Amino acid sequence: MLIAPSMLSSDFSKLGEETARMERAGADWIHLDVMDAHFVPNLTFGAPIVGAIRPYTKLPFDVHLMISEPLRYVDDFLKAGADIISFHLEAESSVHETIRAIRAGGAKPAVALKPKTPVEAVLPFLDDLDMVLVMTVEPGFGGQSFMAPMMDKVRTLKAHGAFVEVDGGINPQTAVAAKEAGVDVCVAGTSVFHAPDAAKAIATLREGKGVVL
Ligand SMILES: O=C(CO)[C@H](O)[C@H](O)COP(=O)(O)O
Ligand SMILES: [Fe+2]
Repeated sequence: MLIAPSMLSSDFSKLGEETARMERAGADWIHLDVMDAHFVPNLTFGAPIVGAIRPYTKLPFDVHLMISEPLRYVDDFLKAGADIISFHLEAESSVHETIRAIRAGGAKPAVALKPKTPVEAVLPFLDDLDMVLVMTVEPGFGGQSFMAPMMDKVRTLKAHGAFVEVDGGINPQTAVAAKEAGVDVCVAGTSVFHAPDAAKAIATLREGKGVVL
């Protein structure tokens, strides 16, 4: 599995350095959670911050848009250096138009699903997508508990040949369930940034074999 540390759990006073630290620790992608205090009840950062930390690493930027009107801001995130852009199926923008705008700008489009959204809702778009992001917590905050029933969605998506990322509550134990379900990319905030050794935490997640508690 690829591991994408979520900067939501990093020290925001030194985002650049924290990004470089994740690259040194063996991260595959950098996950950036954009929240607008409207689509979700929390507010984080926008494209100017993403652009400011872009020079600190060569790793792909995996931008997770938790905003009501993703299409309106796609160009800003493309200019800021996003490589993969996930937007929510439950947002207000046209799914087809948003996918088109992301791809036209040279990035990879992905659709994210909230826990209550049935997996069937994304199936009509799979041919146009590079990835599906299955939320394993309610979007909005880090540090929540993993929802194991979401692995049924992952299994359905894998049966359809999709590339699947999971986000929320991933730790060495829950990564075992993710790996068993066939997940391709795990996002992890708390379990990587709060670990005494980030490199060890990332390696353990990637292996998906858990740890003896
Ligand atoms: O999208 C998110 C929240 O909406 C975050 O990416 C996610 O919560 C990661 O944090 P943690 O690993 O601590 O659950
Ligand atoms: Fe996220």
